Formats: sequence, C-alpha cells, structure tokens
Amino acid sequence: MIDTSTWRHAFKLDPDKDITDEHLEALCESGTDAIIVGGTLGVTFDHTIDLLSRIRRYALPCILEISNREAIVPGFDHYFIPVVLNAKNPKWLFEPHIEVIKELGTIIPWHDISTVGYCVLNRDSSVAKLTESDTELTVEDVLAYGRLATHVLNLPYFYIEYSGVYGDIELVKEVYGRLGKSENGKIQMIYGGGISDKRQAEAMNGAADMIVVGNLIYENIEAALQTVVKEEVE
Ligand SMILES: CC(C)=CCC/C(C)=C/CC/C(C)=C/CC/C(C)=C/CC/C(C)=C/CC/C(C)=C/CC/C(C)=C/COP(=O)(O)OP(=O)(O)O
Ligand SMILES: O=P(O)(O)OC[C@@H](O)CO
Ligand SMILES: [Mg+2]
Repeated sequence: MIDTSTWRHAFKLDPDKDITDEHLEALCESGTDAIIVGGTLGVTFDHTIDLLSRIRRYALPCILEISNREAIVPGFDHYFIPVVLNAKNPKWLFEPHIEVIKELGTIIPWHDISTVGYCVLNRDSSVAKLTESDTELTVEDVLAYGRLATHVLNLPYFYIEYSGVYGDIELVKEVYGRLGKSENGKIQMIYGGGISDKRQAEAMNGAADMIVVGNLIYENIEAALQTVVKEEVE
C-alpha cells in the first residue's frame, strides 16, 4: 500500500506523447513526489510499458491512472482506478471496471489500487466528451460530489479535474475548505488542469492537498520544473 498523505505535487506523463531522456530525467529528479502515467485517448500497452521501463531508472513512486483496458500494465507501484462521478453517460461509471474485474479478477492486486472520484469540469476536455460529464456545476454541486466521494463512497481521493485549462481557484478553495477541514478531512483532494507556471502551482497547492501537472511538460519543460512545490517542513 502506498502512503500519499505528504504528497503535494506530481507530474503526469502521457504514454501517447514523446519525451526525451533528458527531460524525463529532469522531471524525475526535480523533487516531485510522484509520476502519474495516463491520458484519455490512445493509451496503449506498448507505449505504457516503454514509459514505465524508462521511469524505473529513477527512485520515485510511479502510479498508473487507468483509462482503458489496453493500458493496464503490471509493475507500477500503485494504480488509480478512475470513477467520473459527474459522468452523464452511466456506461462510464462502472461498465469498464466490471469488464476488467471479470477478466482479471483473481490477479488484481487489490492492495495496490485506489479508487479516485473525479469531478471533471472542463467541457472541452477529451475525458468530459468521452464520459459526457456534466461540467456546468456550481460550488455547491462540486461540494456535493466531494461529500459523495468522502462519506458515501468512502474514497481515498477526490480529484477536481480541469484537464487542459486552469480552473476556478475560488471554487477549488471553497470546496477544499468546506470538505477537507470541516469534515475531518479524511479524503485527499487533488487538483489538476492547466497549471502553467510556479505562481499557479503555488496558488492551487494552497487550495488542494496535491496538484498534478501534465500538458505543460510537453509545452515548456523549464516552466513545468518550476511548478514543483514541496511540503513545508514544520
Ligand atoms: C497483474 C496486473 C495485470 C496488474 C494490474 C491489475 C489492475 C490494476 C487491474 C485494474 C482493475 C480495474 C477495476 C480497472 C479499471 C479499468 C478501467 C478501464 C476503468 C475505466 C476508467 C474510466 C472511467 C475511464 C474513462 C474516463 C477516463 C479517461 C479517466 C482517466 C482519468 C482522467 C480524468 C484522464 C484525463 O487525463 P488527461 O491527461 O487530462 O487527458 P488528455 O491529456 O489525454 O486529454
Ligand atoms: O494536463 P494538465 O492540464 O496539466 O492536467 C493535469 C491532469 O489533471 C490531467 O489529468
Ligand atoms: Mg494529459
């Protein structure tokens, strides 16, 4: 089982996108807490296992965020199993999961997986289009999804996903403040989406337990490296 309680920052690598050895080394040695591997579309077994083999040169946790059956590669330290809580197409809630559990049930390392409840808020993202996410949500709506994740589903993670665009920080702050602190904060809240510089990374890190930086890696590696924020030492 993995302990992410002190994690503040992770880079998310897309197996479908190229990255040089030099940039990969810089990311893995940047001080980030973990590498998450995943994407929405086109994630293949071969690209995923190739990327894992390259990341394994470095001593940091590597998590596979599973987006399709093809991408399931053994050998990761941990697996995030997504549930898109605000998916309007019910097929995406549990159908893919059931198919995989029926196929792999006996070999699934249940202690190495964590279910992550996503609230997808960028209507133009691939994941929103794929799952037909209801992205026109108020703060109260998002807070309700957070409470669903925390108290009804007892999930370890609630992920506010803006995937590709920098989100509404006031919404994130309010949801985090009312969910995390006022309700014994037993869930870890993650923010990801459009972080493009150190200022945005620090701002969002004040609004959630952990931030994830993805696309910026492939647009501006130096700016991506600047987003690494570390746990304040008491
Ligand atoms: C030995 C062995 C084989 C070990 C592995 C066993 C294992 C871990 C089995 C898994 C068991 C299980 C229950 C798996 C679930 C399988 C599955 C297919 C789940 C579907 C998840 C889902 C809802 C997918 C659709 C939505 C989606 C793509 C979610 C991913 C998260 C997300 C928000 C992605 C967006 O990423 P982003 O980078 O922003 O996207 P793009 O940049 O590509 O646009
Ligand atoms: O690629 P970006 O927009 O940084 O988003 C990171 C992560 O939330 C994607 O699942
Ligand atoms: Mg991505």
